[in-house]
Amino acid sequence: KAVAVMTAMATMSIAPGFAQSDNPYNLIEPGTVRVGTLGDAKPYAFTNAKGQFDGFDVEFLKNVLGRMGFDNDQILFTGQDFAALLPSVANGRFDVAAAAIGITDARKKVVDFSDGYLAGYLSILSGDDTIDDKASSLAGKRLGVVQGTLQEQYARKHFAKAKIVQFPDNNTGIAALNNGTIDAQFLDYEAAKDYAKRYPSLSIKNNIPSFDAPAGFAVKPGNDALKDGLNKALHAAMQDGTWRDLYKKWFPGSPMPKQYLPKN
Ligand SMILES: NC(=O)CC[C@H](NC[C@@]1(O)OC[C@@H](O)[C@@H](O)[C@@H]1O)C(=O)O
Repeated sequence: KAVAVMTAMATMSIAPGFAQSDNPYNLIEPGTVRVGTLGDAKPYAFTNAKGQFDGFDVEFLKNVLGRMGFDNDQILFTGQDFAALLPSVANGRFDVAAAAIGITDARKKVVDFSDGYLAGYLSILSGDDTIDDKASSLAGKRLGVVQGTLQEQYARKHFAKAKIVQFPDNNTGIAALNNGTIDAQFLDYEAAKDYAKRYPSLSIKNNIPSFDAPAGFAVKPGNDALKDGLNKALHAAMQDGTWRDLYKKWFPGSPMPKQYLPKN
């Protein structure tokens, strides 16, 4: 009996990076990929009319995981507040997080990231005509940010004269904007564009490039098997034009970053 316990202990103590045969990507539950994402960041990641998660990041990840041998019914999406996503990956609640999460050194202290797969802009959305693309126009204004985002970090550094208001998610920020509780919301460009379409009184006032922090898939620190598997598959999806086709589908008319197109 003692030997059996010892053997079990030995098996349990396998380092996270060491892939076991029945669970090559060290998933929390072999055969199921648990993914943390967002429900209100359309068109990156959102819940559609049928209550399913959809969007560029969701569809791209499903394509990437398909190349790694997972059917869609093996992939389980859960929505969480943005600030909870990386801790949830680090705590082993999700295998992956995918929601336009910019890769930064600070975040790399909490999770590992795949290579980048989307580079774009941070945008100020407002119905206030006195707000324009100058930081000075935000002085004294109430500027909404989603807690834990690059927008929050940027605003605290570059819009110090604004009154920064934290929200748990885009929905609550946009609701506050529409009922006049705040003067502007600071979010991702494609989401700002989508909200501006839905609420014609709002328009984009400023687009700040965030190319130095492209979005990546977040994985548990040390799970190199999963990170390497994601990287191999996402580069294949870029090389065969899948990434380009999904970008055109979800971001029609937006400038196409060159670095994710097929390399001849
Ligand atoms: N879903 C969210 O609310 C994420 C907000 C924010 N996204 C920034 C970003 O990753 O969005 C996709 C691309 O535009 C990246 O260049 C950008 O850094 C962040 O990572 O903090």
